[in-house]
Amino acid sequence: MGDLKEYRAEIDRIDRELVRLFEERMEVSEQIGAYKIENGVKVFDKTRERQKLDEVKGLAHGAFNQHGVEELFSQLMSMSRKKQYAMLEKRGAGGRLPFIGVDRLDTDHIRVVFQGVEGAYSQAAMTAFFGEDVNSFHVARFRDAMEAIAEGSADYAVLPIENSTAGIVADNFDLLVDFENYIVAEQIIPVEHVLMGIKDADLSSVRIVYSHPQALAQCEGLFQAHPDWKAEPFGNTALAARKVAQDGRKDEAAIGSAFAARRFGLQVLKTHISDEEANATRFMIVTNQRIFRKDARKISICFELPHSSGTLYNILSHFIFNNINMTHIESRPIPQRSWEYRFFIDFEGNLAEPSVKNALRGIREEAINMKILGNY
Ligand SMILES: C=C(O[C@@H]1C=C(C(=O)O)C=C[C@H]1O)C(=O)O
Repeated sequence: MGDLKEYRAEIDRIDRELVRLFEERMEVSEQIGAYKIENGVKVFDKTRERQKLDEVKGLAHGAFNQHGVEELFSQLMSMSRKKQYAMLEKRGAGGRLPFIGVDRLDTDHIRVVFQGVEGAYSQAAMTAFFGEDVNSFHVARFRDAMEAIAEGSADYAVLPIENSTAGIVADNFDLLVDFENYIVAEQIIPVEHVLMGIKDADLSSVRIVYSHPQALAQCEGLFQAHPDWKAEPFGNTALAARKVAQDGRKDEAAIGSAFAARRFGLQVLKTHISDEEANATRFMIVTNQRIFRKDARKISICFELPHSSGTLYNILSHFIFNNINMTHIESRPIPQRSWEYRFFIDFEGNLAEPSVKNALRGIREEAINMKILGNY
């Protein structure tokens, strides 16, 4: 056995050599970067990298070292690509992003579409964002709302994207891929159930309570406290509220939002009726223009990746390298392509920032079908 100090001195010597070689390699990579800018050659050369990895692996001895060398060189090459992307941005050769920065969203003379019925949480989100007097209409399906903006019958659509307890609204993620529509803002609405009835009703007159099955399930405690009440499942909370308003009976009540109660002229009989703490739903405001507010702080993108080792890791390295904070990641299967996934990522930043442009450039080149869904 030798001496630990001596071993470490040996390691230090080798590392100094490695750093020297790394820097030498990066210098050549910079020259290649300059050549690529001059000649309009793409930064990422997959074939060359694959050959390189096979070659260096072949130089190493034993499975462990071969694997190690492969990982090491993947990182080295990724670093040299990042250097080249940074050079591109710096020389203004990074290309323009097809998004235009605006000071504020145009909300004059607009028409807004929301999915669902009168009194729905989507409508509550819409009025919270655009104001009570907004000119609006509603459609039955999320897809109809996307189509309405795509074809221009509406300027903006309001669609739920995520609930704090139930998770994402997967259909709307997929629709962002199908349509050339972009997120320009978001609005968070607390989902707080109330019990509502007609003007003359009170807690002692109620016998039957209508609501969406999920809402009924969320208020079990209420029914335990009132064993003589019957819970009656209904299409959704807004329709239940409307039914109670239309029937005009004291023995009927509905569970839904305070917004729906207001909308249908009902009286709130009891608040805070959910068993759990109130949750919230995040809605996106979508339009057919590629615009972003200059003060926007969050970006959503999506891209596809083959289901093979290290692909996601490599893409995410662009965030780490550019010091970008990722706030959400979601994966969805790609229809008709078994075991391939589309990833949806939210991160902090603005499309005008160099670090963001740099990361997006890398991801665009290295992932499949990268799409910027919006900056808001
Ligand atoms: C340096 C180059 O750019 C990239 C980085 C590579 C590397 O570091 O070896 C190889 C291929 C390219 O993806 C090059 O094209 O040779």
